[in-house]
Formats: sequence, C-alpha cells, structure tokens
Amino acid sequence: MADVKPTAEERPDLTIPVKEPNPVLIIVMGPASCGKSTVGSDLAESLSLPFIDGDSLHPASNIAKMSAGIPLNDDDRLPWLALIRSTAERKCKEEYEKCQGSFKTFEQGGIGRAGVIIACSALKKWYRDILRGEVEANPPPVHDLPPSHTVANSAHNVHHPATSALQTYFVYCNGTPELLAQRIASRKNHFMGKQMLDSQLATLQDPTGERGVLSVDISKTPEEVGKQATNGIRKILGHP
Ligand SMILES: Nc1ncnc2c1ncn2[C@@H]1O[C@H](COP(=O)(O)OP(=O)(O)O)[C@@H](O)[C@H]1O
Ligand SMILES: O=C(O)[C@H](O)[C@@H](O)[C@H](O)[C@H](O)COP(=O)(O)O
Repeated sequence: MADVKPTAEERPDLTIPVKEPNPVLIIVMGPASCGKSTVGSDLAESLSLPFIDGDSLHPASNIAKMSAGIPLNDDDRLPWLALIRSTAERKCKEEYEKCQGSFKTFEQGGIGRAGVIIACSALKKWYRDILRGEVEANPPPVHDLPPSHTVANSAHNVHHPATSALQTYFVYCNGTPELLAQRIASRKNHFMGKQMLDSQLATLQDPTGERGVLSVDISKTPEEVGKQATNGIRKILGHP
C-alpha cells in the first residue's frame, strides 16, 4: 500500500520538527469540584503555559444535560474528549509557531518546549487513552478497555495509526468523597449540581499508578497543591 502521509491539517502535531523536545499536554483531572480549574490555572502560571478549561469545549447539549442533573454517558463524552485532544494539538502547534521554537527554559519559568494545560474530568482509563492520542474516540469501542490495554507501560499499547508527538501527562486531584462533597456544596453558580458527585465518583477509575500520572493531595491549601503539581511536572519533564 502507498505510504500516504497525513496533511498538516489532519495531524498538526506531526509538523513539529522531531529534533525539538516533544510538546506536552497536561490534563488536570478528577471528579467535579476536585480543584481542576484552580490547580490548572496555577500550574499554567508557574510553567508559563496556556490553560484551557475543558468545560468550554462541551457542546451546548452536554451542558444542558448536566445542568438538568443528568450525568453524561460515553456517547456524550467521546466527541468532547476527541475535541480536547485535537485542541491541544492545535494549540501546541500555535505555541510552537509563536515562539519560533525558543521556549522559556526551566530556569526562566518555562518548560523548554511547547505545551498546554487542560482541565478535564477524564474519569475512565479509556477516556485517558483517548486524551493520550492512543485510542480513536470514534467509533466507540464496545467495552471500556480493549484487552491489549490491560498491560500498563507497554510500548505495544499504542493503537493510534500515527502516534502523536504530543506527550500526555495527568495531574490527578486526589481527595476523599467527603472533602469533594464539601467543595461541591460550597461552589456557587456552577452548572454541575452537588447531586452529580455520586455518579462522578461511581464512574471514576482511579488513575493512581497509571503511566504519566502525578497525584496531588487536594486537602492542602491551593498554594500547596499548586506547588505539588508544579514541582512534580517539572521533575517528570526532566528538571533536575
Ligand atoms: N486546595 C483547595 N482548598 C480549598 N478550596 C479549594 C481548593 N481547591 C479548590 N478549592 C475550591 O473548591 C471549589 C472547586 O474547585 P474548582 O477548581 O472549581 O474544581 P473543578 O474545576 O474540579 O470543578 C471552588 O470553590 C474552589 O475555590
Ligand atoms: O467541575 C465539574 O463539575 C466538572 O469538571 C464538570 O464541569 C465537567 O464538565 C464534567 O465533569 C464533564 O463531564 P464528566 O465529568 O461527566 O465527563
């Protein structure tokens, strides 16, 4: 079969020269009110990266559903997850072009490469694999986890025909159900009512121990949680 290369439009991430350090997508994840927006904004500032709240990428139908107290299902989430991934790829390419490849170093308060931070609940392992660019969101698999995805940390896990240059990491905002219940109850003017927390927790597949996942303890102050996230990500990305 002829070797047909994807166009820049189809796979914008692939147009970043390979000699550059890979761009990164950092997903700040966890159930409703765990602190994704708070940690994500803080991290973005500390690492000089753009921040996008995944809520801004939902179609109106998803927002309407959640506002009515109905949890999203896989069919609702898949196009949203795919959009988050493609938005990250596009954003990193824009960042690359904007900076002409010269990014702030760790010492200058950057990460020395293109990157973007996105807040997204990413509740299931399967969703996280979509965000990693390893699994197609469409058509949806029948089961949450294809059998070959049960082996963690294996290079053979990669399903996507053209694995993206965009490396993906997760910051998991980890807290007890009791603390989450307090936080969601204290949150004002949000479309996600407190009655939605139970379904979020029931759907959550704990990412602890999964590759590329950094956990932060949300019982600490916002400043401390931000510091845990920033230091952890810097270390993962090679800051001595
Ligand atoms: N470390 C923290 N300590 C105390 N309150 C926090 C902390 N992080 C976030 N909050 C508060 O908890 C609520 C939920 O945080 P938010 O960042 O909106 O979560 P999410 O984006 O996951 O829904 C907000 O009212 C926020 O101000
Ligand atoms: O903070 C929140 O309340 C959640 O982040 C919410 O804003 C988010 O959009 C939904 O969680 C997405 O849907 P699922 O979490 O059901 O996938």
